[in-house]
Amino acid sequence: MAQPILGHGNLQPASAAGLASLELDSSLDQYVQIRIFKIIVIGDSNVGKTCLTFRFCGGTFPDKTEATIGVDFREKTVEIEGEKIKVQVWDTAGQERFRKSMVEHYYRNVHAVVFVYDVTKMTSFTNLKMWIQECNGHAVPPLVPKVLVGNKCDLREQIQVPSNLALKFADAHNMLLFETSAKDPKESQNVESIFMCLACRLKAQKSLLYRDAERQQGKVQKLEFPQEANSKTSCPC
Ligand SMILES: Nc1nc2c(ncn2[C@@H]2O[C@H](COP(=O)(O)OP(=O)(O)OP(=O)(O)O)[C@@H](O)[C@H]2O)c(=O)[nH]1
Repeated sequence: MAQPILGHGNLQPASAAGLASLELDSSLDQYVQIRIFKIIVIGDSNVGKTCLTFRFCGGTFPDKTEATIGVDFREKTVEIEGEKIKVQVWDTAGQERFRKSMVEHYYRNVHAVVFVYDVTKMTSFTNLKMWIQECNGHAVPPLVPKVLVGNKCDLREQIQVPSNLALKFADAHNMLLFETSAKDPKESQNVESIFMCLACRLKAQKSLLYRDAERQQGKVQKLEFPQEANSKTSCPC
């Protein structure tokens, strides 16, 4: 059912019916043992959210983009430690008028959040506080991993947001910082790392939760902790 609205790097229109079928499809997928991680990408308009998600899911930089209306879905199936996982990326609208009716859907059952700013535009960095507030206002659990991404690093001469300032901000909010470029093909590995890092963390976290739930049901006698939920050992970053 998700096929009409999900695509590998394709821009697809979203509708309330489409969102409902996506949520239904997510639960059906559990029966075929493919886990889906919903990752939302948030930030000011024009910071490059669409281009970053395109780079990760499709491996290319789009020639031309238009302002996202509502949300565009992209997905990529990745393999982590032998398990196939669907990373479902929600490319959200940065413009208030194109996002207001969708905000509740963005945050519902979200597994991870990517906050994006443009390294050449200081206001996109200062506005991060507002985006974090919005996220917190939707009762996103503290365990949901969040990362900070400074995009457009290829525009070296125009950088306005120094790395040390961004790092301080990321530390203060308990996030990892990635500085990258959706445009520069040499950075594609770095873009991949953003999403893979989150997927690895989620896999580690959810394995623990799963085992914990099984233990409570008496299915597992002994709870083992081979690695911490936030362990970096299985994380490509
Ligand atoms: N130089 C450079 N330009 C970029 C990069 N990423 C995106 N852009 C350009 O920035 C503009 C906006 O990119 P989008 O990906 O559409 O921005 P967005 O954040 O999705 O915008 P909204 O949909 O309005 O929220 C486009 O002209 C892109 O070509 C980058 O890494 N480097």
